[in-house]
Parts: sequence; structure tokens; C-alpha cells
Amino acid sequence: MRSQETISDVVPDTPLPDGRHPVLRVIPQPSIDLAAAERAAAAFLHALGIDLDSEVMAQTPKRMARGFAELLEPREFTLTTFPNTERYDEMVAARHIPFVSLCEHHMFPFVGFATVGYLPGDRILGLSKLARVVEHFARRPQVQERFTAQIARWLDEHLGPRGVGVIVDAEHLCMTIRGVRATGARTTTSALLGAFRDDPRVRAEFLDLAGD
Ligand SMILES: Nc1nc2c(ncn2[C@@H]2O[C@H](COP(=O)(O)OP(=O)(O)OP(=O)(O)O)[C@@H](O)[C@H]2O)c(=O)[nH]1
Ligand SMILES: [Zn+2]
Repeated sequence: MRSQETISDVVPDTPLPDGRHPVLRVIPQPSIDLAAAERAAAAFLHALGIDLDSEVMAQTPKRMARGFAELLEPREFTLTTFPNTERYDEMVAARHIPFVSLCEHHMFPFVGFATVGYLPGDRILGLSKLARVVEHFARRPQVQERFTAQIARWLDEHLGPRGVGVIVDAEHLCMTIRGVRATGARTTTSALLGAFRDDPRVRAEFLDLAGD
């Protein structure tokens, strides 16, 4: 059974007055058994009537196992925050952050872009970390709604901003290439916390920015 829990570890440092940490190491604990996945992929393909006897296809179960493992294996990263010495109090947003996740209903990819913004409080964040957090929550079986909310909640908890917003726009292959075959259909979800939810000006600025 694969653990979906995030293991957060604190690099030795001095905690901030609010108890948060300036350097937080995030160590995921996936439990992937590649050999078992490869055997299962071979059985799955056989069951679908696919002949694995050719030189190319003999390696296909191994490639399938590795490919899914890659999509399900979050990378370790460090959430680094810095003091907001300039008292920068306008929105910081990273747009068009690409991601690939797997829908938990079909294990088909859903692929798209996230826009993640926050209003700094006492700390600002290394910019790459917005994309790191998106990747972290993408690499597990997901539904888009939970994915969107998890990114927002996690940043709110660990950064302590005045507000955070996440908008995700994605294509679900389970909906576009099979089933209803709604070619080109995209799904948009949002999670708005703090000032992004409560302050109409901030909300409008963020939604406007994400719509570009
Ligand atoms: N809310 C939500 N639904 C999703 C997401 N990804 C896939 N789904 C939906 O999950 C549903 C699963 O429905 P089921 O009726 O159990 O599966 P199905 O028979 O394959 O459904 P069809 O796709 O309509 O053929 C489908 O409607 C998918 O479109 C997601 O991220 N969020
Ligand atoms: Zn699906």
C-alpha cells in the first residue's frame, strides 16, 4: 500500500516567532515496488490480449511500471522562506505552472496549468517553491478539486501569507479521449483563502491575472 503522506522534516534552524520554520524539508515516502508493478503490467497486457513476444514489446511492462512510478513519485524539496524586509505587500503569483497528474477514477493523466498566488505577510517564498508544491500534490492519484485545495491549504499553513489563491485549468484524458470523448474540454477549479476569498479587489486581481 502506497503512503500518500508527506513527511516534513525541519533542517536545524531557529523557529520563527509564529512557530513556522524558514527551511522545511519535504520528504515524500512513496512505496513503489517496481518489480511487482512490472509483473502486474505484463499480466494486465496479457489480459487485454496483447502479445508481448516481440523484441520491442518484451520491455513494455518494464517501461509501463517505470512510467507510472515517475508520475507517482514526488521529488524531495525544501520550502525556503525569507524575511519580507521590503514589506512587499502586493500579490506574488506564478502563472502557467505545468503539471501532470493521474485521475484517481481511471488512472488516466490529467494535464494542465496552475496559477498560484499569495499576499506576503512576514515572509516571502523562493519563487520556484510555488511550482514545487504544485508538483508535489500532482504526483499521486488525484481529483482536480482536492489537488487545487491541497496546494492552497499547504501554502497557507507553511508560509502564513495574508491570503493564497490557486487556479487549475486541465484536460482530463479520461473525459477527452475515451468515455464521453469531449475533445478539447477543459476543467477549471479554484481555491481562495484569506484575502483572496474576503477582499473583492484581491479576488478580482487574481482571477483576472489567471485568466490571461
Ligand atoms: N469531480 C471530478 N471528477 C473527475 C475527475 N477526474 C475524473 N472525474 C470523473 O469521475 C467520474 C467517474 O465516473 P464513473 O461513472 O464511475 O466512471 P465511468 O463509467 O468511466 O464514467 P465516464 O467517464 O462518464 O464514462 C467521471 O465522470 C469522470 O469524468 C476530477 O478530477 N474531479
Ligand atoms: Zn478519470
